[in-house]
Amino acid sequence: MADKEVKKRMYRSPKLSLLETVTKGLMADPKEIQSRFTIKFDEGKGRGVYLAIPILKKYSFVLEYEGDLISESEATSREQIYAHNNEGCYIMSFMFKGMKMAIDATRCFHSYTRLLNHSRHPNIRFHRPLIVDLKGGRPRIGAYALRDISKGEEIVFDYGVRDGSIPWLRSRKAGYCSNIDSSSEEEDIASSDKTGTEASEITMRLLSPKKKVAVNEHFDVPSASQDSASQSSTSHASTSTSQPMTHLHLNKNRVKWAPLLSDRRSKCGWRFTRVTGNSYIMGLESEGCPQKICRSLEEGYKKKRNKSEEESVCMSISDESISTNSAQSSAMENIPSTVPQGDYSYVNKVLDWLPSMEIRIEKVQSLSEPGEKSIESQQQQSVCIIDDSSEDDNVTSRNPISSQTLSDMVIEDDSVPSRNSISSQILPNEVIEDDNVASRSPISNQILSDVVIETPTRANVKKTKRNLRRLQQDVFVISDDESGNILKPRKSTSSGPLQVAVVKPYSADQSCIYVPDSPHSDVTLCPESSESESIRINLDVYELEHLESMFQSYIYSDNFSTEEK
Ligand SMILES: C[S@@+](CC[C@H](N)C(=O)[O-])C[C@H]1O[C@@H](n2cnc3c(N)ncnc32)[C@H](O)[C@@H]1O
Repeated sequence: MADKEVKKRMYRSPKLSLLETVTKGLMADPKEIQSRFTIKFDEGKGRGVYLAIPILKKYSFVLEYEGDLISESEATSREQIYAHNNEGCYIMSFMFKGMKMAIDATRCFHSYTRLLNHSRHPNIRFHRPLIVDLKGGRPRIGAYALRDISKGEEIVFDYGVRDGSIPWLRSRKAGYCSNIDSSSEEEDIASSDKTGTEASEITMRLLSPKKKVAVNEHFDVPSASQDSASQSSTSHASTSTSQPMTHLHLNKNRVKWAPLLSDRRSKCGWRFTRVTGNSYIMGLESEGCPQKICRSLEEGYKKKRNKSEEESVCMSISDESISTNSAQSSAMENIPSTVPQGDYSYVNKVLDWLPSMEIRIEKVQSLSEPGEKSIESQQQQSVCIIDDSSEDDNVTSRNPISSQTLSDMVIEDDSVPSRNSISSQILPNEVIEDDNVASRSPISNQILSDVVIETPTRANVKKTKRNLRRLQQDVFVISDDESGNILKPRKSTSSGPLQVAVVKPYSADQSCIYVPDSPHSDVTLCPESSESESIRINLDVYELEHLESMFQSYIYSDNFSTEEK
């Protein structure tokens, strides 16, 4: 028996060694494997995986396609959901024991493999599915190098899709990775690799281009040049289309303004801003439309870094760039101000109304990936701690989170008259209108619903300030902003998540908090000396879980009374 074993080994064919290599690779430490690569961004292709070590030898294990193992029918239904959500689609289909199966990496944010781009001249190939763990029996797919790959080269594979309706696939140039020599070696491997699948058996599911969104008559139809410019920034599986798009490249810009191509008369744009260590806010803004607040959509959800890799995005969309015909307005009315976690349907509804525009929300995934840590730290640097050293109260600890300068929103309000009492005069959901739109910076046009700018009295200011500081101190105590984990309240009595905005004017001694869905949501704090009718604020929005009771204890307590005493 032992002799036989030795004999077998002696006559091992290359294909067996490849099988072994891949199996070994699948069992290796994924972190160590991943450290050989880096993520870079390309204008045309989006993110891609590049070799970070000097060389990766031919036949070496490359990466595993990690994700949820699902059936083909599940893949199809997920694909539809992803298309609907504009999430992108990172599903790889393959045959296993005569069955079509798939691995879905769409939400496997830590994975580099999902970011591998396509080339008709690949330097890696995925091996056929292997069962590595005999107990679990789950087929796994790993890639190996088709040739020696040098540092800096992009790692690409053939998606196995030949779909003429996908523009970049159609273009030979786009599918070609110029630093890869299409030598006959590749063919050699293909023919010698009898253990590997045919390219057609392992394929990426690429969403077809979305159908054209009706262009609103109020907006200009984009020109061809704009169209192609927008296409050049394609970076997501779901979004190759002939339509103009606005793309969120979080790994390039923390906050970005882009003209809505369909709406050249207005300077519209989106911003995507870090809110806390684990939530983000995206806003759509427009400068050319009448300033109106109907609703804002806010969606926040947390990401637990160490456990399941949940998406994390806080989305806020103001409807300023939506023209207001009556059907849309009434539909808007039906949109709740707070969208259930993970429910994109409302967001998509709003996006549908944005004429001829698609928004791809590259959520926190791009920030959570190790290759993009620099962005995260860049964002950290932009944290602005309120310096309230001028204050009497001895505040020793500050909450960096609650002091963070986030969306840089400026609300200038020339129309709201001075008021004496916050509670008596502010109507919930009050709309601030300002006709003087042209003179504003784009930033200044964004107004979140329910935010009311108030000019409180001195007494009020003092009380509110004191309470705010207490609040901030408490938030500081309960927060864990360093690690980026969700804020953990000490008191946990409330059921659902609570979204809290901390609104801070630019100057150090101005702050206010904003708690949606609270009758006292318009708690503002203005400079004591200020009778100014115009106020500039930054708006920070947090989703804090289970903090309601804590906030309420401040807001509804005597201390936090908004009545002047
Ligand atoms: C699996 S993802 C790859 C990662 C992607 N670049 C990203 O940033 O998320 C597939 C998508 O990447 C883009 N892509 C991949 N290969 C490409 C290529 N050769 N040329 C242009 N775009 C490409 C397409 O948008 C495709 O839908």
